[in-house]
Amino acid sequence: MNFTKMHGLGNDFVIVSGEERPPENTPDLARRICDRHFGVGADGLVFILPSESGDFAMRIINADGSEAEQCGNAVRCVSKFFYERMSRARRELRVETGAGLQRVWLEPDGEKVRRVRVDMGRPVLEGKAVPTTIDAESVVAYPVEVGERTFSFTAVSMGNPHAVIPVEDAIAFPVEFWGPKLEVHPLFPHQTNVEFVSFRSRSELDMRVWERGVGRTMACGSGACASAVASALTGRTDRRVTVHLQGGDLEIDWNEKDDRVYMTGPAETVFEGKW
Ligand SMILES: N[C@@H](CCC[C@H](N)C(=O)O)C(=O)O
Repeated sequence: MNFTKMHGLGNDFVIVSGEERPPENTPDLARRICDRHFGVGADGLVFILPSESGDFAMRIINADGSEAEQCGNAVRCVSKFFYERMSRARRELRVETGAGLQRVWLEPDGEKVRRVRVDMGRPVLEGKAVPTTIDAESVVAYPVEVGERTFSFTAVSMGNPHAVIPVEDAIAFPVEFWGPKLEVHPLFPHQTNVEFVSFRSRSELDMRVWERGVGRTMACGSGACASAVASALTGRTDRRVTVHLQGGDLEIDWNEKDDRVYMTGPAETVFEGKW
């Protein structure tokens, strides 16, 4: 199986194209290929597949073999791959994902795409829809108890679930200690991605992430969008922000007119291989 290793701000993927559908043993394949000691090493295995409604479809399998509905960083990577390797016909694409049809705008520099803008859709705030076990129109600054600590979280779905938690200093926060406990907390029936955020100003925030089905990663595109929405909802930031992640920055715009969240950031190819 030929593959391409790509990343968006250090959130790295093994990208496979040319198949009609993912193979039968996909969860096991994802676990083996993503293993950083015995495999290629990646946060996820991503398939570029044929689509009837879009230019192509994307499916993302987390490193633990579970499938996710959405992955902002992978959407930027597969869009770059499609333009550079499959068709240069258009700079605006439609990508079918588990979160629906996503519009993508490519910013090529000569033959290479450096930056990609993605329409990440409207955030879902309704408690049961995120999903959480909380029956409320929105779950904003809600308490969650873990061990001896109570955090305040805002639940946002960007197609996949996120719990955004403001902390004193996101960069110094012990993500590996609290992240796994929150990921599987009974408040989240499909588990959750967890974002810890702190604020530099009304237009800049730091975010560290514990991803569902993966663990600590260097960046999370959907998590950056969820963090921007939660921070605006709680009055900490404006709707247009720069999110500083461990692997670099994303520009997020929660558009007032259409209620959609637009994410802009880089995508990079690392190497080609055969599994
Ligand atoms: N890194 C991603 C999100 C990948 C999926 C996530 N682990 C989940 O299970 O929802 C991003 O960039 O959005």
